[in-house]
Amino acid sequence: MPAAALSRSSHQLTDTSDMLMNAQSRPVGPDPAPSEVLLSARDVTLQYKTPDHLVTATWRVSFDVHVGDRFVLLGPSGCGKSTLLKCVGGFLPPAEGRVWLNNKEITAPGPDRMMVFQEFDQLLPWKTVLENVMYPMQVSRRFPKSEIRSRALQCIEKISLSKFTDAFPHMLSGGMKQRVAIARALAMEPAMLLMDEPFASLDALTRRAMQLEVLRLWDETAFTMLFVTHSIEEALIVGSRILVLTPHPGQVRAELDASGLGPDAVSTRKFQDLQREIEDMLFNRTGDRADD
Ligand SMILES: Nc1ncnc2c1ncn2[C@@H]1O[C@H](COP(=O)(O)OP(=O)(O)OP(=O)(O)O)[C@@H](O)[C@H]1O
Repeated sequence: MPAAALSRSSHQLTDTSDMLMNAQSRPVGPDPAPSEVLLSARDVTLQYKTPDHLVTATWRVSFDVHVGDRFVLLGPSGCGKSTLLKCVGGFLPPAEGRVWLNNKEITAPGPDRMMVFQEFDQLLPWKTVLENVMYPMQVSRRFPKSEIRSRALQCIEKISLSKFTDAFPHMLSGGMKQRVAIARALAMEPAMLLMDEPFASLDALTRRAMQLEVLRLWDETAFTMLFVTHSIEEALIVGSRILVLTPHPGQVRAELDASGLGPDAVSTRKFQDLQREIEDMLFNRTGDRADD
């Protein structure tokens, strides 16, 4: 059946249930042993200059991301998570401090850092799924021309959308669009995948399916990911390391090891203890708890 003939609602049903089945049949493997530093941020203060104000988004933030990390930036709304991602993406220079990728200071955007956004409209609407995935490879000339199509098709297969290769973005559900955006980014084989609340606009079931999908893809391809969220549960499911930021302007509150958790650990003691520890940090709760 041509992709165009499928209704939007049937896409969505296939989308989520297929993803859940896929993800369940491929459990997340163990996190790799600590390896070399890929990204270093040191004392990074980020500011926006508006005609009336100087907005300080982050204040002297430092962290290291290692190769293969699923590194999460977690914090309340307005603490500067997206701004930090923009800085790593090379779109906003630090007012103070420096950021290095592979020992080279970041001064501009580059194909070694691909970004996936929250919005569903990040795909080019006049291009098909295949054309969207091919596009950055064509523009960047990162790969030989002869390889681009087969690389794109491989990535589309990885996200289980081979049936939708010739579909246009308006024919896809929100979850499917996000999967195409992820495939498009991964096709570039970036040193780091930057994800800015990529699942925040999805319904709860699709959001969980997408979290599992990302873990499955990571398990298969072992990319390095910098992932922004303000959901504590999402951070613990998706992340191997979590940087907790304070409210505006964001400063480092703590860095936590969340390796080996994943979706199956949601009801475990370790998961719930970490969840509570982060809630206490974010809501500034101190002292004895009635249930302790
Ligand atoms: N283009 C801009 N011009 C001026 N101020 C900005 C701009 N973008 C963001 N800010 C401000 O910088 C601060 C950090 O914003 P940022 O979007 O990075 O936070 P965030 O943690 O990602 O929030 P959220 O979770 O709500 O997306 C906020 O105070 C915000 O109002």
